[in-house]
Amino acid sequence: MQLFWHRRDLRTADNLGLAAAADGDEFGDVVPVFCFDDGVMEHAGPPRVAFMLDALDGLRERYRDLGSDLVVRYGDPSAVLPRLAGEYDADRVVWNHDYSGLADERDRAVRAALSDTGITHEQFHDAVHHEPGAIRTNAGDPYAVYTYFWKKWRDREKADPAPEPAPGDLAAVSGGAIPSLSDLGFDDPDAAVPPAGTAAARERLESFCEADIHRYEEMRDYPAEGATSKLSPHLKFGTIGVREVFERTEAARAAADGEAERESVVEFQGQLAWREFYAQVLSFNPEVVTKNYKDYANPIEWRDDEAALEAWKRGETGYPIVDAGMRQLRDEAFMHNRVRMIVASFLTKDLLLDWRAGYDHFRERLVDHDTANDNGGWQWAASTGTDAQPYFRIFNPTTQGERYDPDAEYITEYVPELRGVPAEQIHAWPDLDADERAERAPEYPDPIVDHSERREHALAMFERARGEDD
Ligand SMILES: Cc1cc2nc3c(=O)[nH]c(=O)nc-3n(C[C@H](O)[C@H](O)[C@H](O)COP(=O)(O)OP(=O)(O)OC[C@H]3O[C@@H](n4cnc5c(N)ncnc54)[C@H](O)[C@@H]3O)c2cc1C
Repeated sequence: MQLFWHRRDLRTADNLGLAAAADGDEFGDVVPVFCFDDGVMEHAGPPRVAFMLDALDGLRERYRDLGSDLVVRYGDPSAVLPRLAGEYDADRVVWNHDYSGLADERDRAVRAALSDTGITHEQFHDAVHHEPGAIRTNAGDPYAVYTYFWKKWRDREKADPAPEPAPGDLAAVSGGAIPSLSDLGFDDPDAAVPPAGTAAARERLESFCEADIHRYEEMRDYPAEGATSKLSPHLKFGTIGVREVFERTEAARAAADGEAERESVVEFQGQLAWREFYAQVLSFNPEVVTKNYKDYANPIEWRDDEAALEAWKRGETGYPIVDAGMRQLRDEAFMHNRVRMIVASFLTKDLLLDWRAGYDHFRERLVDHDTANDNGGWQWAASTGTDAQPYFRIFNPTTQGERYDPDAEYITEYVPELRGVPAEQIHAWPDLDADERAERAPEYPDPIVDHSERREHALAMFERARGEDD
């Protein structure tokens, strides 16, 4: 017998580690396992846990269809897995790599515990096409600039999806119950969490490739268009495999009508490469979870302003596009990418607050929170990351709103107080005089800061950090 330990690969199809275990006849049938690890659950927020439990439910159903089951356990995997291996008389434990520092530490402990009891173990690179370190500069270093990484990523051959195990490769076990949110000590999320599981992921992928992938490049920055895939929570929890996603996008590329549509598919594939770029940044620099990637000569003098942070979290800054994004996060545990960039810039460059406060809030609220991508996104916006926005490029929330939500459709979807106010007035909200604001939308807040003034403060703050203030 052998154990297959699921982590962020909650599927049976296109799962490299699982397929390899199923193929390893000399070790016998595979027992599928999931372990609720306190060390990981401590960092989780309710929307993510709700999505994960739904995904586990789908995974267990699939195993039951295949004549097996998902064995569920609780506790430290370095104690649980050797014990389970003993219970099932398993000689080998197989799992797929994860790339954060925390995951690395945990895996090291599990490997040591298994080796101590004489149990073989094997790990596979499943969550990405090209594992961290596979794509390097000509000098042999990991990339810190996306564009060059992307060129090599794009030109590398991609593997085909791995086959689902046959029923005969899986052990006929009976698994435990999947706990509820409250069993795990979490409240129900405030937000509506999307359906998880491989069937839901495939439906998302299919409808995106049918309806939106060919207009993705043109429309991806417009939040009201809904032209992105919304695959992020599925990619985070691995309810669909990256090879299956890529293969479907290649079919969409082959079916494209003209060069612009083909390019649009490639633009989407470029986002999949961003995900792998950030996975390698985190893998080689695990300290970025709490530290700036980029060194400044002096510490950045972030402000301490609890009231501003709370107004940002509630979506009550008086900057309509920022507030719409923060309320989308509250209501849907998701936020459109362009708007994530805008709210992150606002927190760091207008409110002058530390990116780590924003990251913590996103980690708690996002259904797709992924350490590598979330950290990469925040450090990009804060001008502290790899390939980051230069410190002097500061988003103007008013012009961002005008450009990417010209009719204020996205804004009024999430900020009902502004419905009925003409789009130009919505975008000009921070510049209207107070009487006009009170007349047009008495319930909606006044701007909590003056963007032009804060822009100057931000520039001075970064110049001091760079040691250029005299
Ligand atoms: C401040 C900030 C925080 C972010 N936090 C997260 C996070 O916690 N989890 C997360 O998955 N993404 C995060 N992103 C990246 C991006 O916003 C989301 O991946 C995207 O909005 C998810 O929507 P989608 O699936 O419709 O994306 P699509 O546009 O359809 O992209 C397809 C997939 O590519 C990947 N991707 C897209 N953009 C990026 C990017 N910039 N960086 C890395 N991968 C990307 C995602 O896996 C995504 O599902 C963050 C970005 C910023 C600016």
